[in-house]
Amino acid sequence: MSSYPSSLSPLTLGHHHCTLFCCPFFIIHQPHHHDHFKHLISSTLTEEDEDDDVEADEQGASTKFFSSSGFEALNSRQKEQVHRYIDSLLEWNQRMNLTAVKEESEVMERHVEDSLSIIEPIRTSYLSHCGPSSENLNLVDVGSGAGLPGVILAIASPGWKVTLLESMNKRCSFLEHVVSEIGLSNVQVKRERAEKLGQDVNFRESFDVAVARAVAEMRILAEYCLPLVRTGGIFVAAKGHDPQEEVQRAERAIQLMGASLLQIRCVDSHSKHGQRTAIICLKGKPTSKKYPRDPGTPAKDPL
Ligand SMILES: C[S@@+](CC[C@H](N)C(=O)[O-])C[C@H]1O[C@@H](n2cnc3c(N)ncnc32)[C@H](O)[C@@H]1O
Repeated sequence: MSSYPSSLSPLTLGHHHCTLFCCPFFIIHQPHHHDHFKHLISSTLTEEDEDDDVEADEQGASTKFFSSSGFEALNSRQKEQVHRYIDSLLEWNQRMNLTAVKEESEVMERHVEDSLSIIEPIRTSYLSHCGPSSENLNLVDVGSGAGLPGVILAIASPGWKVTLLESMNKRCSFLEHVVSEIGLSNVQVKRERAEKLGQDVNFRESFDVAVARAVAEMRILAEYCLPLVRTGGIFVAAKGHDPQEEVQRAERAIQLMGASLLQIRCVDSHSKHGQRTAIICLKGKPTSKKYPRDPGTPAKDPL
């Protein structure tokens, strides 16, 4: 099990007064109105606590339980695909800079488990807020780099249609190679900047879900990702263990995109790097045509 703070740590999110406790298994009681943070509470789940869950449900709160499944939960074909992905990544990494990680075990821990850990938050948030099924999601991975988390999500969720959006030519060459090498028919690679794709009528507001990992801070990510998400869809940013200040700074940018901050979920990556968070935003209305701004502007002048 990865390392967790020994005591539960409350987070405060600006005027919303969000109380959220980080723990490996947690429940979130969330009311069905927009002032979520007043009531966002999570706590360690034990068998004895289950009665309390039922009680909370009866009081009208939605209750979610989450634990990540990780590599071991994949079937043998998927495991084989992950191994082939890692082999290709390490081979191409000798010729181009794809990752600082050099060992297979480290790629597995640092990248694969981390990517797998956001699947459950995506599924449960989508089911609670966006649609009746999370089986056939149309998802974009913004700034996919070496295919993280997008390739791993596409392997683990073959019903999802995954677009890997990456601006660097060389990385796209690797992505195209690895997608064909693994035989992933549910993936397309798009070489483009997020700012441009967000203004392209063929892609703007066309995705159920946007995800991003290790691309930029939340203020910038909101402008890259949310214009691509359909009204009623979600944006999920994979972050480290302590994102609350960054998220607080990004609240305005998220709102300008027509979205709101739904949850900060602690996820238990099976990696030794420990507890991670999934920042989940729900898009409530279309994004103003002003956004995203010209390529480079979101990073130079974050909202
Ligand atoms: C540090 S890498 C992270 C890659 C991957 N998501 C991961 O978790 O390992 C960031 C990637 O985002 C891409 N990127 C940065 N800004 C972008 C933009 N505006 N549009 C598209 N891709 C972008 C970069 O080219 C780079 O490959």
